[in-house]
Amino acid sequence: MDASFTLQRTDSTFEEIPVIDFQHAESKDPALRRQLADEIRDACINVGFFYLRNHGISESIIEETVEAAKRFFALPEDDKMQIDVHNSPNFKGYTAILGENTDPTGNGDLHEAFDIGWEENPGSDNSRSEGAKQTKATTNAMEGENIWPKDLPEFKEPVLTYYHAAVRLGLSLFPLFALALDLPENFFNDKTTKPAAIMRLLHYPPQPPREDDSQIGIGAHTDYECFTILWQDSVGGLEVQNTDGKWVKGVPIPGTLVVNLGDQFARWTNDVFKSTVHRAINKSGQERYSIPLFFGTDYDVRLEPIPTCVSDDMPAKYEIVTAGEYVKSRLEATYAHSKPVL
Ligand SMILES: O=C(O)CCC(=O)C(=O)O
Ligand SMILES: [Fe+2]
Repeated sequence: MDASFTLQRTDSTFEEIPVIDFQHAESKDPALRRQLADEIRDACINVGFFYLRNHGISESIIEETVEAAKRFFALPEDDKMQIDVHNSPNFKGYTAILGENTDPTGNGDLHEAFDIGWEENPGSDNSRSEGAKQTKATTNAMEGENIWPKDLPEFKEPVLTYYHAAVRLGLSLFPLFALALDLPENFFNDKTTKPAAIMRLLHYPPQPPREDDSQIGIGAHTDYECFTILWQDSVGGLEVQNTDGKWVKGVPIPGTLVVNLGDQFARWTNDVFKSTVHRAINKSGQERYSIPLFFGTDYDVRLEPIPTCVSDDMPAKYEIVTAGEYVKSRLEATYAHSKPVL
């Protein structure tokens, strides 16, 4: 690594979201890993989004989780409100339709959600990586117990199985992000020993085809963490804003997951990596389901600008913050508008 080398920001725009094949992610051949990291770097600098093919999560695990999500959202509203996220000290549980307003200029989001964080999976097949096996939750404001719906069979097990598969995938992305940033591959290892990985099951009912976009599936926003791993069904609705302000469709591509960068990474990389604005609008006439997993670092990691992303020409833009405190403050702001009045 050339210590004087710095990466550059770009304000180039894009018309498409690249598709990246993850097959060689853990190859023994450093040249193949390097090649993959170069593709990831291009996507991170220019787009902030990419599709991942050959991501390693089996279709059957995904299907069982989606079926579980459908059963949960089909419960009577009163049952779901028993586990209202507003009664949780750490953002776990159920968010009703219009319970969030992701874009402050909007009038509430047309989705409902169920949120979980780290929890051991007793039924796991232990196919997780060494890193993930050692990954343990500690207690801080972002963690603590998940709140599961009562009397809903075959829910927790598939949901936790997918969660752990997605966490494993997330951990395997970090060495490639490190290479993409011209850092040693293990740069993030000691910063992701108990990462804050929050997963949401999302349900977007079809919305009426009206002109007014003040109430849509999820309003225009950026994500808060390092990156998000998003599964979406075949219905479509995700849109990603390019540098010209145009909405580029994140069309569902079978067999892929979407990865997008969030604000933790943008801050950490001094905006070399893009945290790109996106939204979802479901005008398909069908129910839409998606599952984002938001992957942050350990709570106490200080987001000091990464050395390859700072130079005399490109001085550090952001105040140094702690990763966990940063996400917590963003989540508090998101839920504040809908806090039940006591
Ligand atoms: O459902 C989608 O396609 C996007 C969801 C999303 O952007 C989010 O939950 O942050
Ligand atoms: Fe998002």
